Amino acid sequence: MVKICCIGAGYVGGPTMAVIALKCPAIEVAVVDISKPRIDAWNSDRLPIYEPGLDEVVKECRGRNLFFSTDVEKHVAEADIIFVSVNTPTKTRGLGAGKAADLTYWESAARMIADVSKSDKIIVEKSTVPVKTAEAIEKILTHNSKGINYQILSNPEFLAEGTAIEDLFKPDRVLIGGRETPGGKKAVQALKEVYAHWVPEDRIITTNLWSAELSKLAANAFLAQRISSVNAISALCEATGANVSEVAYAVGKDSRIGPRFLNASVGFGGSCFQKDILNLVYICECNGLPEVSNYWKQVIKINDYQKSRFVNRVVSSMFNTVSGKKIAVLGFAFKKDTGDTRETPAIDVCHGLLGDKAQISIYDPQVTEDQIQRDLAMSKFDWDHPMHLQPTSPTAFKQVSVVWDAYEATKGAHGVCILTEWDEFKTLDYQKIFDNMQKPAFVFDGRNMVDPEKLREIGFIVYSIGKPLDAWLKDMPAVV
Ligand SMILES: NC(=O)c1ccc[n+]([C@@H]2O[C@H](COP(=O)([O-])OP(=O)(O)OC[C@H]3O[C@@H](n4cnc5c(N)ncnc54)[C@H](O)[C@@H]3O)[C@@H](O)[C@H]2O)c1
Ligand SMILES: O=c1ccn([C@@H]2O[C@H](COP(=O)(O)OP(=O)(O)O[C@H]3O[C@H](CO)[C@@H](O)[C@H](O)[C@H]3O)[C@@H](O)[C@H]2O)c(=O)[nH]1
Repeated sequence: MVKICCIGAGYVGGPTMAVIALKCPAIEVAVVDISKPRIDAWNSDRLPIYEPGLDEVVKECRGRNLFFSTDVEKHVAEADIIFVSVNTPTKTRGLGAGKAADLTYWESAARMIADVSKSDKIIVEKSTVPVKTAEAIEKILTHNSKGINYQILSNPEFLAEGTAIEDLFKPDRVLIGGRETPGGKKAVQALKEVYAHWVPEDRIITTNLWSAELSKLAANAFLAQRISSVNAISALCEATGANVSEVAYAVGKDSRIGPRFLNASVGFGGSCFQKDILNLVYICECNGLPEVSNYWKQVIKINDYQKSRFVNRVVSSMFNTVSGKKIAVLGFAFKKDTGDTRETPAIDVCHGLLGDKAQISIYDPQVTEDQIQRDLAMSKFDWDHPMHLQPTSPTAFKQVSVVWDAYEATKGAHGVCILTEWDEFKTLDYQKIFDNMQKPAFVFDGRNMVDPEKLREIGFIVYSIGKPLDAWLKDMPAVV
Protein backbone atom coordinates (compact mmCIF):
# COMPACT_ATOMS: atom_id res chain seq x y z
CA MET A 1 0.00 0.00 0.00
CA VAL A 2 1.36 3.44 -0.98
CA LYS A 3 1.69 5.69 2.05
CA ILE A 4 1.33 9.45 1.86
CA CYS A 5 2.12 11.83 4.67
CA CYS A 6 1.33 15.54 4.64
CA ILE A 7 3.21 17.86 7.00
CA GLY A 8 0.84 20.71 7.88
CA ALA A 9 -2.86 20.17 8.66
CA GLY A 10 -4.08 23.61 7.65
CA TYR A 11 -6.42 25.08 5.04
CA VAL A 12 -4.45 23.34 2.30
CA GLY A 13 -3.11 20.16 3.91
CA GLY A 14 -6.44 19.13 5.51
CA PRO A 15 -8.80 19.43 2.50
CA THR A 16 -6.30 18.27 -0.17
CA MET A 17 -5.37 15.14 1.76
CA ALA A 18 -8.99 14.39 2.62
CA VAL A 19 -9.84 14.46 -1.09
CA ILE A 20 -6.84 12.27 -2.00
CA ALA A 21 -7.96 9.77 0.67
CA LEU A 22 -11.53 9.84 -0.65
CA LYS A 23 -10.54 9.33 -4.28
CA CYS A 24 -7.73 6.81 -3.62
CA PRO A 25 -9.03 4.28 -1.07
CA ALA A 26 -5.96 2.08 -1.62
CA ILE A 27 -3.60 4.84 -0.44
CA GLU A 28 -3.07 5.47 3.27
CA VAL A 29 -2.94 9.19 4.02
CA ALA A 30 -1.62 10.65 7.28
CA VAL A 31 -1.89 14.38 7.93
CA VAL A 32 0.50 15.52 10.67
CA ASP A 33 1.02 18.81 12.46
CA ILE A 34 2.97 20.24 15.38
CA SER A 35 -0.21 21.88 16.66
CA LYS A 36 -2.06 19.48 18.98
CA PRO A 37 -5.27 21.56 19.14
CA ARG A 38 -5.46 21.51 15.34
CA ILE A 39 -5.02 17.75 15.13
CA ASP A 40 -7.51 17.23 17.97
CA ALA A 41 -10.02 19.32 16.03
CA TRP A 42 -9.46 17.31 12.83
CA ASN A 43 -10.21 14.20 14.89
CA SER A 44 -13.39 15.71 16.37
CA ASP A 45 -16.87 16.57 15.08
CA ARG A 46 -15.93 20.23 14.83
CA LEU A 47 -13.22 20.51 12.18
CA PRO A 48 -10.72 23.36 12.59
CA ILE A 49 -11.80 25.03 9.34
CA TYR A 50 -15.20 25.81 7.85
CA GLU A 51 -15.41 24.73 4.24
CA PRO A 52 -18.60 23.59 2.45
CA GLY A 53 -18.54 19.82 1.79
CA LEU A 54 -15.43 19.16 3.91
CA ASP A 55 -17.22 17.49 6.84
CA GLU A 56 -18.76 14.85 4.56
CA VAL A 57 -15.43 14.00 2.90
CA VAL A 58 -13.59 13.72 6.22
CA LYS A 59 -16.36 11.63 7.80
CA GLU A 60 -16.21 9.15 4.92
CA CYS A 61 -12.47 8.44 5.11
CA ARG A 62 -11.28 9.32 8.63
CA GLY A 63 -10.17 6.13 10.35
CA ARG A 64 -10.37 4.22 7.05
CA ASN A 65 -7.39 5.51 5.08
CA LEU A 66 -7.19 9.07 6.43
CA PHE A 67 -5.50 9.79 9.75
CA PHE A 68 -4.66 12.99 11.61
CA SER A 69 -1.76 12.80 14.03
CA THR A 70 0.86 14.75 15.96
CA ASP A 71 3.29 11.86 15.61
CA VAL A 72 5.06 13.69 12.80
CA GLU A 73 8.28 11.67 12.77
CA LYS A 74 6.62 8.23 12.70
CA HIS A 75 4.41 9.05 9.72
CA VAL A 76 7.19 10.83 7.84
CA ALA A 77 9.50 7.85 8.33
CA GLU A 78 6.86 5.44 7.00
CA ALA A 79 5.71 7.48 3.98
CA ASP A 80 6.65 7.01 0.32
CA ILE A 81 5.39 10.45 -0.68
CA ILE A 82 5.63 13.43 1.70
CA PHE A 83 3.65 16.57 0.95
CA VAL A 84 4.87 19.67 2.76
CA SER A 85 2.10 22.18 3.35
CA VAL A 86 3.49 24.33 6.14
CA ASN A 87 3.27 28.10 6.55
CA THR A 88 5.46 30.27 4.31
CA PRO A 89 4.82 33.70 5.88
CA THR A 90 6.25 37.05 4.83
CA LYS A 91 9.47 37.78 6.73
CA THR A 92 9.05 40.45 9.39
CA ARG A 93 12.73 40.92 10.24
CA GLY A 94 16.16 40.92 8.62
CA LEU A 95 17.01 40.50 4.96
CA GLY A 96 13.94 40.97 2.78
CA ALA A 97 11.66 41.90 5.72
CA GLY A 98 8.16 42.87 4.57
CA LYS A 99 8.52 41.05 1.24
CA ALA A 100 10.55 37.84 1.19
CA ALA A 101 9.06 34.48 2.17
CA ASP A 102 10.12 33.17 5.56
CA LEU A 103 11.09 29.56 4.95
CA THR A 104 11.76 28.70 8.61
CA TYR A 105 8.94 26.16 8.80
CA TRP A 106 9.82 24.60 5.45
CA GLU A 107 13.47 24.26 6.40
CA SER A 108 12.68 22.69 9.76
CA ALA A 109 10.34 20.21 8.02
CA ALA A 110 13.10 19.33 5.52
CA ARG A 111 15.67 18.82 8.28
CA MET A 112 13.26 16.63 10.21
CA ILE A 113 12.61 14.52 7.06
CA ALA A 114 16.38 14.08 6.65
CA ASP A 115 16.73 13.07 10.32
CA VAL A 116 14.03 10.41 10.44
CA SER A 117 13.99 8.92 6.92
CA LYS A 118 15.26 5.39 6.40
CA SER A 119 13.89 4.79 2.88
CA ASP A 120 13.70 6.69 -0.46
CA LYS A 121 11.17 9.51 -0.52
CA ILE A 122 9.34 11.77 -2.93
CA ILE A 123 9.01 15.21 -1.33
CA VAL A 124 6.22 17.39 -2.70
CA GLU A 125 6.17 21.17 -2.27
CA LYS A 126 2.51 21.98 -1.61
CA SER A 127 3.23 25.25 0.18
CA THR A 128 3.65 28.30 -2.03
CA VAL A 129 7.38 29.00 -2.17
CA PRO A 130 9.86 31.27 -3.98
CA VAL A 131 11.31 30.00 -7.27
CA LYS A 132 14.32 27.77 -6.66
CA THR A 133 13.20 26.63 -3.21
CA ALA A 134 13.41 23.03 -4.41
CA GLU A 135 17.13 23.55 -5.00
CA ALA A 136 17.64 24.66 -1.40
CA ILE A 137 15.59 21.73 -0.10
CA GLU A 138 17.62 19.33 -2.24
CA LYS A 139 20.80 20.70 -0.70
CA ILE A 140 19.54 20.20 2.86
CA LEU A 141 18.43 16.66 2.11
CA THR A 142 21.46 15.52 0.12
CA HIS A 143 23.89 16.86 2.72
CA ASN A 144 22.12 14.68 5.29
CA SER A 145 21.08 11.84 2.99
CA LYS A 146 22.67 8.71 4.53
CA GLY A 147 22.40 7.15 1.04
CA ILE A 148 18.65 7.80 0.75
CA ASN A 149 17.34 9.01 -2.60
CA TYR A 150 15.11 12.08 -2.43
CA GLN A 151 13.16 13.46 -5.38
CA ILE A 152 11.69 16.93 -4.94
CA LEU A 153 8.53 17.86 -6.84
CA SER A 154 6.65 21.14 -7.02
CA ASN A 155 2.89 20.63 -6.92
CA PRO A 156 1.39 24.01 -6.03
CA GLU A 157 -2.19 24.17 -4.82
CA PHE A 158 -4.73 26.36 -6.64
CA LEU A 159 -7.84 25.80 -4.49
CA ALA A 160 -9.75 28.86 -3.33
CA GLU A 161 -11.29 28.92 0.14
CA GLY A 162 -15.04 28.57 0.31
CA THR A 163 -14.96 26.36 -2.80
CA ALA A 164 -12.00 24.17 -1.81
CA ILE A 165 -13.76 20.81 -2.13
CA GLU A 166 -15.33 21.73 -5.47
CA ASP A 167 -11.94 22.97 -6.71
CA LEU A 168 -10.19 19.80 -5.56
CA PHE A 169 -12.82 17.52 -7.12
CA LYS A 170 -12.66 19.35 -10.47
CA PRO A 171 -9.43 21.30 -10.72
CA ASP A 172 -8.80 23.46 -13.80
CA ARG A 173 -5.37 21.86 -13.75
CA VAL A 174 -2.97 19.97 -11.52
CA LEU A 175 0.59 21.17 -11.96
CA ILE A 176 3.59 18.94 -11.28
CA GLY A 177 7.14 20.15 -11.72
CA GLY A 178 10.13 17.86 -11.41
CA ARG A 179 13.75 17.33 -12.38
CA GLU A 180 14.28 16.22 -15.96
CA THR A 181 16.38 13.23 -14.85
CA PRO A 182 15.25 9.57 -14.92
CA GLY A 183 14.66 9.72 -11.15
CA GLY A 184 12.80 13.02 -11.46
CA LYS A 185 10.59 11.72 -14.27
CA LYS A 186 9.74 8.58 -12.28
CA ALA A 187 8.71 10.69 -9.30
CA VAL A 188 6.52 12.93 -11.49
CA GLN A 189 4.85 9.81 -12.87
CA ALA A 190 4.22 8.45 -9.35
CA LEU A 191 2.47 11.67 -8.29
CA LYS A 192 0.59 11.86 -11.59
CA GLU A 193 -0.82 8.39 -10.86
CA VAL A 194 -2.23 9.61 -7.55
CA TYR A 195 -4.15 12.47 -9.20
CA ALA A 196 -5.12 10.31 -12.20
CA HIS A 197 -7.58 8.49 -9.86
CA TRP A 198 -10.01 11.36 -10.50
CA VAL A 199 -8.42 14.14 -12.58
CA PRO A 200 -8.54 13.70 -16.40
CA GLU A 201 -5.04 13.27 -17.79
CA ASP A 202 -5.20 16.35 -20.04
CA ARG A 203 -5.64 18.44 -16.89
CA ILE A 204 -2.43 17.18 -15.30
CA ILE A 205 0.37 19.43 -16.53
CA THR A 206 4.02 18.53 -16.03
CA THR A 207 6.82 21.12 -16.25
CA ASN A 208 10.28 21.70 -14.94
CA LEU A 209 10.61 22.54 -11.25
CA TRP A 210 11.14 26.28 -11.62
CA SER A 211 8.20 26.75 -14.00
CA ALA A 212 5.87 25.03 -11.52
CA GLU A 213 7.10 27.11 -8.59
CA LEU A 214 6.83 30.36 -10.54
CA SER A 215 3.43 29.51 -12.08
CA LYS A 216 1.84 29.56 -8.63
CA LEU A 217 3.13 33.05 -7.85
CA ALA A 218 2.24 34.25 -11.35
CA ALA A 219 -1.32 32.86 -11.21
CA ASN A 220 -2.05 34.65 -7.93
CA ALA A 221 -0.46 37.86 -9.20
CA PHE A 222 -2.63 37.76 -12.35
CA LEU A 223 -5.80 37.11 -10.33
CA ALA A 224 -5.07 39.90 -7.85
CA GLN A 225 -4.14 42.22 -10.69
CA ARG A 226 -7.62 41.79 -12.20
CA ILE A 227 -9.20 42.83 -8.91
CA SER A 228 -6.93 45.84 -8.54
CA SER A 229 -7.67 46.78 -12.16
CA VAL A 230 -11.43 46.74 -11.63
CA ASN A 231 -11.04 48.50 -8.28
CA ALA A 232 -8.95 51.24 -9.90
CA ILE A 233 -11.72 51.67 -12.48
CA SER A 234 -14.30 51.78 -9.65
CA ALA A 235 -12.69 54.98 -8.30
CA LEU A 236 -12.98 56.55 -11.74
CA CYS A 237 -16.60 55.39 -12.02
CA GLU A 238 -17.45 57.22 -8.79
CA ALA A 239 -15.78 60.37 -10.12
CA THR A 240 -17.57 60.27 -13.48
CA GLY A 241 -21.00 58.71 -12.90
CA ALA A 242 -20.17 55.46 -14.71
CA ASN A 243 -21.28 52.22 -13.04
CA VAL A 244 -18.50 49.69 -12.38
CA SER A 245 -20.84 46.69 -12.68
CA GLU A 246 -21.87 47.81 -16.16
CA VAL A 247 -18.27 48.51 -17.13
CA ALA A 248 -17.04 45.15 -15.79
CA TYR A 249 -19.87 43.34 -17.59
CA ALA A 250 -19.07 45.05 -20.89
CA VAL A 251 -15.33 44.48 -20.51
CA GLY A 252 -15.75 40.85 -19.42
CA LYS A 253 -17.90 40.04 -22.47
CA ASP A 254 -14.70 40.18 -24.50
CA SER A 255 -13.84 36.50 -24.66
CA ARG A 256 -10.14 37.37 -24.41
CA ILE A 257 -10.82 38.96 -21.00
CA GLY A 258 -13.67 36.84 -19.62
CA PRO A 259 -16.21 37.68 -16.92
CA ARG A 260 -14.70 36.16 -13.75
CA PHE A 261 -12.76 37.99 -11.05
CA LEU A 262 -14.02 41.40 -12.09
CA ASN A 263 -16.13 42.19 -9.01
CA ALA A 264 -15.16 45.54 -7.59
CA SER A 265 -14.84 45.35 -3.82
CA VAL A 266 -13.50 46.99 -0.69
CA GLY A 267 -10.25 45.18 -1.58
CA PHE A 268 -8.95 41.67 -1.82
CA GLY A 269 -7.93 39.76 1.28
CA GLY A 270 -6.94 36.22 2.16
CA SER A 271 -3.72 34.55 3.13
CA CYS A 272 -2.28 34.35 -0.39
CA PHE A 273 -2.59 37.30 -2.75
CA GLN A 274 -0.63 39.94 -0.85
CA LYS A 275 1.95 37.49 0.49
CA ASP A 276 2.58 35.88 -2.88
CA ILE A 277 2.86 39.20 -4.74
CA LEU A 278 5.32 40.51 -2.13
CA ASN A 279 7.26 37.30 -2.64
CA LEU A 280 7.26 37.89 -6.42
CA VAL A 281 8.30 41.51 -5.94
CA TYR A 282 11.26 40.41 -3.83
CA ILE A 283 12.35 37.75 -6.32
CA CYS A 284 12.25 40.34 -9.13
CA GLU A 285 14.35 42.75 -7.05
CA CYS A 286 16.87 40.01 -6.28
CA ASN A 287 17.10 39.23 -9.99
CA GLY A 288 17.81 42.89 -10.88
CA LEU A 289 14.37 43.57 -12.38
CA PRO A 290 13.14 46.76 -10.64
CA GLU A 291 10.66 47.66 -13.42
CA VAL A 292 8.98 44.27 -13.09
CA SER A 293 8.90 44.42 -9.31
CA ASN A 294 7.40 47.95 -9.38
CA TYR A 295 4.71 46.77 -11.77
CA TRP A 296 3.51 44.07 -9.35
CA LYS A 297 3.92 46.31 -6.28
CA GLN A 298 1.27 48.57 -7.78
CA VAL A 299 -1.34 45.79 -7.46
CA ILE A 300 -0.92 45.92 -3.67
CA LYS A 301 -0.81 49.72 -3.59
CA ILE A 302 -4.18 49.93 -5.36
CA ASN A 303 -5.58 47.37 -2.92
CA ASP A 304 -4.42 49.47 0.05
CA TYR A 305 -5.83 52.58 -1.66
CA GLN A 306 -9.19 50.87 -2.13
CA LYS A 307 -9.44 50.00 1.58
CA SER A 308 -8.49 53.48 2.76
CA ARG A 309 -10.78 55.08 0.15
CA PHE A 310 -13.64 53.08 1.65
CA VAL A 311 -12.87 54.27 5.19
CA ASN A 312 -12.58 57.86 3.95
CA ARG A 313 -16.01 57.58 2.32
CA VAL A 314 -17.54 56.39 5.59
CA VAL A 315 -15.97 59.14 7.67
CA SER A 316 -16.43 62.00 5.21
CA SER A 317 -20.09 61.08 4.58
CA MET A 318 -20.85 61.23 8.28
CA PHE A 319 -19.85 64.89 8.74
CA ASN A 320 -16.15 64.03 8.74
CA THR A 321 -16.23 62.27 12.09
CA VAL A 322 -17.36 58.93 13.44
CA SER A 323 -16.15 59.65 16.95
CA GLY A 324 -18.48 57.94 19.43
CA LYS A 325 -20.82 56.81 16.64
CA LYS A 326 -21.89 53.19 16.42
CA ILE A 327 -20.92 51.63 13.11
CA ALA A 328 -22.18 48.14 12.30
CA VAL A 329 -19.81 45.87 10.38
CA LEU A 330 -21.54 43.03 8.56
CA GLY A 331 -19.03 40.35 7.63
CA PHE A 332 -15.47 39.99 8.85
CA ALA A 333 -14.17 36.94 6.89
CA PHE A 334 -12.10 37.76 3.80
CA LYS A 335 -14.80 36.23 1.56
CA LYS A 336 -18.06 34.33 1.99
CA ASP A 337 -18.26 30.64 2.90
CA THR A 338 -15.13 30.66 5.03
CA GLY A 339 -14.35 31.57 8.61
CA ASP A 340 -10.85 32.61 7.55
CA THR A 341 -9.92 36.18 8.42
CA ARG A 342 -6.29 36.26 7.28
CA GLU A 343 -5.58 39.65 5.63
CA THR A 344 -9.30 40.35 5.48
CA PRO A 345 -10.01 43.94 4.37
CA ALA A 346 -12.29 44.15 7.43
CA ILE A 347 -9.19 44.46 9.63
CA ASP A 348 -7.97 47.58 7.82
CA VAL A 349 -11.45 49.08 7.66
CA CYS A 350 -11.97 48.52 11.41
CA HIS A 351 -8.54 49.99 12.19
CA GLY A 352 -9.43 53.03 10.08
CA LEU A 353 -12.74 53.49 11.89
CA LEU A 354 -11.18 52.92 15.31
CA GLY A 355 -8.58 55.53 14.41
CA ASP A 356 -11.48 57.94 14.08
CA LYS A 357 -12.85 56.73 17.44
CA ALA A 358 -15.89 54.84 16.19
CA GLN A 359 -17.75 52.26 18.29
CA ILE A 360 -17.90 49.13 16.16
CA SER A 361 -20.42 46.31 16.36
CA ILE A 362 -19.47 43.31 14.23
CA TYR A 363 -21.51 40.36 13.00
CA ASP A 364 -20.09 37.50 10.93
CA PRO A 365 -21.80 34.10 10.75
CA GLN A 366 -18.52 32.15 10.94
CA VAL A 367 -15.99 34.27 12.84
CA THR A 368 -15.71 34.23 16.63
CA GLU A 369 -15.23 37.22 18.91
CA ASP A 370 -11.91 35.83 20.07
CA GLN A 371 -10.64 35.64 16.48
CA ILE A 372 -11.76 39.19 15.69
CA GLN A 373 -10.10 40.62 18.80
CA ARG A 374 -6.90 38.71 18.01
CA ASP A 375 -6.93 39.95 14.41
CA LEU A 376 -7.37 43.56 15.42
CA ALA A 377 -4.54 43.33 17.96
CA MET A 378 -2.06 41.42 15.78
CA SER A 379 0.92 43.02 14.04
CA LYS A 380 1.19 42.77 10.28
CA PHE A 381 2.12 39.26 9.05
CA ASP A 382 2.02 37.66 12.57
CA TRP A 383 -1.15 35.81 11.54
CA ASP A 384 0.79 33.54 9.19
CA HIS A 385 2.63 31.58 11.86
CA PRO A 386 1.37 28.40 13.50
CA MET A 387 -1.34 29.31 16.00
CA HIS A 388 0.60 28.31 19.11
CA LEU A 389 3.54 30.55 18.09
CA GLN A 390 1.42 33.67 17.58
CA PRO A 391 1.61 36.34 20.27
CA THR A 392 -1.41 36.37 22.57
CA SER A 393 -3.34 39.61 22.43
CA PRO A 394 -2.83 41.68 25.58
CA THR A 395 -6.18 43.45 25.83
CA ALA A 396 -9.41 43.42 23.91
CA PHE A 397 -10.56 46.53 22.04
CA LYS A 398 -13.31 47.96 24.25
CA GLN A 399 -14.74 49.96 21.34
CA VAL A 400 -15.45 46.71 19.49
CA SER A 401 -18.33 44.39 20.26
CA VAL A 402 -19.10 41.18 18.43
CA VAL A 403 -22.69 40.02 18.18
CA TRP A 404 -24.40 37.00 16.67
CA ASP A 405 -27.10 38.75 14.67
CA ALA A 406 -27.14 41.42 11.94
CA TYR A 407 -30.14 43.16 13.57
CA GLU A 408 -28.37 43.40 16.91
CA ALA A 409 -25.25 44.80 15.21
CA THR A 410 -27.20 47.49 13.39
CA LYS A 411 -29.52 48.52 16.29
CA GLY A 412 -28.91 52.19 17.12
CA ALA A 413 -26.09 52.44 14.55
CA HIS A 414 -25.38 55.50 12.43
CA GLY A 415 -23.92 53.49 9.58
CA VAL A 416 -23.65 49.92 8.28
CA CYS A 417 -20.55 48.65 6.44
CA ILE A 418 -20.99 45.43 4.45
CA LEU A 419 -17.53 43.90 4.20
CA THR A 420 -18.15 40.22 3.29
CA GLU A 421 -20.57 39.01 0.62
CA TRP A 422 -22.42 36.46 2.81
CA ASP A 423 -25.64 35.50 0.97
CA GLU A 424 -27.75 36.22 4.07
CA PHE A 425 -26.95 39.94 3.80
CA LYS A 426 -28.95 40.09 0.55
CA THR A 427 -32.17 39.03 2.25
CA LEU A 428 -32.04 41.02 5.48
CA ASP A 429 -35.11 43.08 6.37
CA TYR A 430 -33.56 46.46 5.59
CA GLN A 431 -36.75 48.31 6.52
CA LYS A 432 -36.48 46.88 10.05
CA ILE A 433 -32.78 47.78 10.13
CA PHE A 434 -33.55 51.35 8.99
CA ASP A 435 -36.28 51.76 11.60
CA ASN A 436 -33.86 50.84 14.39
CA MET A 437 -30.96 53.06 13.26
CA GLN A 438 -30.00 56.67 13.96
CA LYS A 439 -30.92 59.13 11.20
CA PRO A 440 -29.62 59.91 8.68
CA ALA A 441 -28.93 56.19 8.24
CA PHE A 442 -26.04 55.15 5.98
CA VAL A 443 -25.18 51.90 4.20
CA PHE A 444 -21.65 51.50 2.83
CA ASP A 445 -21.66 48.44 0.64
CA GLY A 446 -18.11 47.17 0.16
CA ARG A 447 -19.25 44.16 -1.87
CA ASN A 448 -22.00 45.57 -4.08
CA MET A 449 -24.46 43.19 -2.42
CA VAL A 450 -27.55 45.31 -1.97
CA ASP A 451 -29.78 47.07 -4.48
CA PRO A 452 -28.95 50.73 -3.77
CA GLU A 453 -32.20 51.99 -5.31
CA LYS A 454 -34.36 49.81 -3.01
CA LEU A 455 -32.42 50.98 0.02
CA ARG A 456 -32.72 54.61 -1.04
CA GLU A 457 -36.49 54.14 -1.30
CA ILE A 458 -36.47 53.03 2.35
CA GLY A 459 -34.58 56.20 3.26
CA PHE A 460 -30.93 55.10 3.50
CA ILE A 461 -28.05 57.11 2.13
CA VAL A 462 -26.17 54.45 0.17
CA TYR A 463 -22.60 54.15 -0.98
CA SER A 464 -21.84 51.20 -3.31
CA ILE A 465 -18.32 50.72 -4.64
CA GLY A 466 -17.96 52.19 -8.14
CA LYS A 467 -21.65 53.11 -8.49
CA PRO A 468 -23.14 56.56 -9.17
CA LEU A 469 -23.07 58.53 -5.92
CA ASP A 470 -25.98 59.88 -3.89
CA ALA A 471 -26.26 63.66 -3.97
CA TRP A 472 -25.31 63.56 -0.27
CA LEU A 473 -22.00 61.84 -0.98
CA LYS A 474 -21.23 64.13 -3.91
CA ASP A 475 -21.55 67.15 -1.61
CA MET A 476 -19.06 65.77 0.89
CA PRO A 477 -15.34 66.63 0.62
CA ALA A 478 -13.35 64.80 -2.04
CA VAL A 479 -12.14 61.35 -1.05
CA VAL A 480 -8.61 60.30 -1.95
N1 LIG B 1 -4.99 28.80 2.23
C1 LIG B 1 -5.05 28.65 0.93
O1 LIG B 1 -6.11 28.81 0.33
C2 LIG B 1 -3.83 28.26 0.14
C3 LIG B 1 -3.98 27.85 -1.19
C4 LIG B 1 -2.85 27.48 -1.91
C5 LIG B 1 -1.60 27.49 -1.31
N2 LIG B 1 -1.46 27.88 -0.02
C6 LIG B 1 -0.12 27.80 0.59
O2 LIG B 1 -0.07 26.59 1.35
C7 LIG B 1 0.75 26.76 2.53
C8 LIG B 1 -0.05 26.44 3.78
O3 LIG B 1 -1.14 27.32 3.82
P1 LIG B 1 -2.36 27.07 4.82
O4 LIG B 1 -3.38 28.09 4.49
O5 LIG B 1 -2.72 25.63 4.83
O6 LIG B 1 -1.66 27.44 6.21
P2 LIG B 1 -2.14 27.03 7.67
O7 LIG B 1 -1.53 27.99 8.62
O8 LIG B 1 -3.62 26.83 7.69
O9 LIG B 1 -1.48 25.57 7.89
C9 LIG B 1 -0.12 25.33 8.02
C10 LIG B 1 0.06 24.28 9.10
O10 LIG B 1 1.43 23.87 9.13
C11 LIG B 1 1.77 23.54 10.49
N3 LIG B 1 3.22 23.50 10.60
C12 LIG B 1 4.10 24.53 10.48
N4 LIG B 1 5.36 24.08 10.60
C13 LIG B 1 5.29 22.74 10.81
C14 LIG B 1 6.26 21.71 11.00
N5 LIG B 1 7.56 22.00 10.97
N6 LIG B 1 5.83 20.46 11.22
C15 LIG B 1 4.50 20.17 11.23
N7 LIG B 1 3.54 21.10 11.05
C16 LIG B 1 3.92 22.36 10.82
C17 LIG B 1 1.09 24.63 11.29
O11 LIG B 1 0.91 24.27 12.64
C18 LIG B 1 -0.23 24.79 10.52
O12 LIG B 1 -1.27 24.01 11.09
C19 LIG B 1 1.26 28.20 2.45
O13 LIG B 1 2.50 28.19 1.79
C20 LIG B 1 0.22 28.90 1.58
O14 LIG B 1 0.75 30.02 0.91
C21 LIG B 1 -2.55 28.26 0.74
O1 LIG C 1 -13.85 39.52 -8.41
C1 LIG C 1 -13.36 39.37 -7.29
C2 LIG C 1 -12.86 38.13 -6.82
C3 LIG C 1 -12.31 38.05 -5.54
N1 LIG C 1 -12.25 39.16 -4.75
C4 LIG C 1 -11.61 39.07 -3.42
O2 LIG C 1 -10.32 38.50 -3.57
C5 LIG C 1 -9.95 37.78 -2.40
C6 LIG C 1 -9.45 36.40 -2.76
O3 LIG C 1 -10.52 35.62 -3.25
P1 LIG C 1 -10.32 34.17 -3.88
O4 LIG C 1 -9.23 34.20 -4.86
O5 LIG C 1 -11.63 33.70 -4.34
O6 LIG C 1 -9.93 33.30 -2.58
P2 LIG C 1 -8.56 32.66 -2.06
O7 LIG C 1 -8.92 31.54 -1.18
O8 LIG C 1 -7.68 33.72 -1.54
O9 LIG C 1 -7.88 32.00 -3.37
C7 LIG C 1 -6.79 32.59 -4.06
O10 LIG C 1 -5.58 32.29 -3.39
C8 LIG C 1 -5.34 30.87 -3.24
C9 LIG C 1 -4.07 30.73 -2.40
O11 LIG C 1 -2.92 30.81 -3.14
C10 LIG C 1 -5.21 30.24 -4.63
O12 LIG C 1 -4.95 28.86 -4.50
C11 LIG C 1 -6.50 30.49 -5.41
O13 LIG C 1 -6.38 29.97 -6.72
C12 LIG C 1 -6.77 32.00 -5.47
O14 LIG C 1 -8.03 32.25 -6.10
C13 LIG C 1 -11.19 37.78 -1.51
O15 LIG C 1 -11.06 38.78 -0.53
C14 LIG C 1 -12.32 38.11 -2.47
O16 LIG C 1 -13.40 38.73 -1.83
C15 LIG C 1 -12.72 40.39 -5.20
O17 LIG C 1 -12.65 41.39 -4.49
N2 LIG C 1 -13.27 40.46 -6.45
